[in-house]
Amino acid sequence: MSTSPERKSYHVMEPTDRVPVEVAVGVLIERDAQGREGRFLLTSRPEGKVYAGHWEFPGGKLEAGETVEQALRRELIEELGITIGEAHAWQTEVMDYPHARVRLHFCKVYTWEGAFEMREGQHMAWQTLPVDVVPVLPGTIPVLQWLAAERGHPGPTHQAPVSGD
Ligand SMILES: Nc1nc2c([nH]c(=O)n2[C@H]2C[C@H](O)[C@@H](COP(=O)(O)OP(=O)(O)OP(=O)(O)O)O2)c(=O)[nH]1
Repeated sequence: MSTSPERKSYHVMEPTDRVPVEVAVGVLIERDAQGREGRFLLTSRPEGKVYAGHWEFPGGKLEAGETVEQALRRELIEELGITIGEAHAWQTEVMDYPHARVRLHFCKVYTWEGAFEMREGQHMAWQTLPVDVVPVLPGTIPVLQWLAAERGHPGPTHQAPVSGD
């Protein structure tokens, strides 16, 4: 009697099989009169969301039919009460979290109108490198590293999370 190797008919789910959720993210940056980039804005994730309390760049998921710039403009009105000027496409990064795979579209923003209002009960902090807010969201770390490379900032970009974060 011949024995055939057991055929595997199931498919093992790999992280890369997950379709990424598209996310628009704004890196709001102050510039001086010479156009040099200075402080940038971080906001904390509100209660009730995954990674609540972690610091990130403001933004959110694209809705059906939206471009990155449209989504970013809508999200920043909804979350911060400001209307942004031009969004300059900068970097894209895919992150795999237990809760989702996301494709982050980071845009630099230099102009906005309106007074900041934390409409989701979050907090905001204008930062330079190294940032002094803790903990930062994992997806924020590459952005800090890109900023450090652009600015020639040596050394750490952020503080390690306190254990338990
Ligand atoms: N806003 C933002 N999200 C980020 C960053 N880095 C990063 O990994 N993410 C992830 C966290 C979330 O999984 C996803 C954004 O989703 P979200 O829950 O904040 O989006 P949203 O405001 O549209 O929320 P909702 O409709 O689900 O309430 O992207 C970042 O710098 N900013």
